[in-house]
Amino acid sequence: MIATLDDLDVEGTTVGVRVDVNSPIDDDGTLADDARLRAHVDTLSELVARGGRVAVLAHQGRPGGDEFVTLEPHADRLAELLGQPVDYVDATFTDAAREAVRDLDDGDCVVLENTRFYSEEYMEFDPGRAAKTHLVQGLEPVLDAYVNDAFAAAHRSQPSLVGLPTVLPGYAGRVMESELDVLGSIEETPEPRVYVLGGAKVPDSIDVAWSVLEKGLADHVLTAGVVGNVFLIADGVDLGDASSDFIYDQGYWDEIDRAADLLDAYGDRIALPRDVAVARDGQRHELGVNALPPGDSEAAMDIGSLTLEYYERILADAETVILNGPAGVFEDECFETGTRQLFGAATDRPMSIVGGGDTASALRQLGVEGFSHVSTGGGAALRMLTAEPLPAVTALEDAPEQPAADD
Ligand SMILES: Nc1ncnc2c1ncn2[C@@H]1O[C@H](COP(=O)(O)OP(=O)(O)OP(=O)(O)O)[C@@H](O)[C@H]1O
Ligand SMILES: O=C(O)[C@H](O)COP(=O)(O)O
Repeated sequence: MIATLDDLDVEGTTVGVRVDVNSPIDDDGTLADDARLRAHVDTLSELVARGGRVAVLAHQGRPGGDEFVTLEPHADRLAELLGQPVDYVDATFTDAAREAVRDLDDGDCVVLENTRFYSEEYMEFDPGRAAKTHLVQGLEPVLDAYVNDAFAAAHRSQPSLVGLPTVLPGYAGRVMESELDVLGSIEETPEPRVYVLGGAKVPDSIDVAWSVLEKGLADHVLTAGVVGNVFLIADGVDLGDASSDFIYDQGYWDEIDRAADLLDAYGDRIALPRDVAVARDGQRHELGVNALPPGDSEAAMDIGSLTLEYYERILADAETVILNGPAGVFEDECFETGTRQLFGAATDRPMSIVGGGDTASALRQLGVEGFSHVSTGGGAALRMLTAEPLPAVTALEDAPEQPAADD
């Protein structure tokens, strides 16, 4: 059982709130998209309105990457979204950070520095070990409680996600609560249940396919995007040099064998594209699987209309549809059709659930709306959709309780 904000005595309490505001960053260092910040406004505004002293913890990017930047722009944007000053301190758990947290009054909010500026926060630990890290040891003395609203990072076993709730009373924020409500009860969603696996993270998608087919969660798995291309090759289709080279360059060649094993085991429940779209003379050109391979430089960039018709027929009987990863290179308008139409068809079903950061932004860009639930998480949502536990959620379940006011 996880405690929520309803169980937290907020007034005058100093709360460390872990959010996931990991966002795309423009070349000039500004935020390119604030969707993830907006998602946390309910939790943060509730905590400040109830008189909490709020210290926000978050990561941004990965060490060495272009998006590995400070959280100052995030703090500025949060101030606008919350309609109140939000301080930023360029420290996470040192004296400067502790002082900033101790200086908070009721209703104040401060954003601490990118947790991943410290190497410990980019490692995976069991909760007991994570509790001994500098980040947790440094912050614990100045915090009374911990709120985890970072569902999108809940598949990571890092100190700010699993260590803090080991030493502090832990609560789910509103984002975490609503994600767990929907994604945590995947087994209870109505059947037939169809999983649509597209996008470019082939190993993750194959893991999901194995898991949901093995557990009997999926009546059908529809493949699209690079995932669909790998399955086509596994099925003996010659997709041509351009697509094969792409898959090889991504390091996914071994996935073809795994896809072939899956087809052997569960081929009757896995649907493969019947045609693909390539670029020919600068235009979208569709080729049936029998007409493959395409020209040397022509890569399969989207599913074609025969596939869409076939997949829409399967979707028409689905009670629950779970989608992850775009059906094609939606960033190019020649190849957005598959994603627009397939995801659009899913919105007609009684329950439609979408996971994946790129997928969510594809849908925003294409104006496809009407899903039962669009998750803030990519990898975390995928893991939940296979009914696997998330370390940060388990840590919240095991967190100590808040002492009574007179203790
Ligand atoms: N046929 C294709 N060939 C090449 N790239 C493709 C193809 N189909 C989809 N993609 C690419 O897949 C990318 C998105 O895949 P990804 O698996 O990262 O999505 P996601 O799961 O929503 O994101 P995340 O897990 O990062 O939140 C897009 O950039 C899109 O262009
Ligand atoms: O964007 C995400 O999926 C989360 O913020 C987790 O980021 P990570 O994959 O770098 O751990």
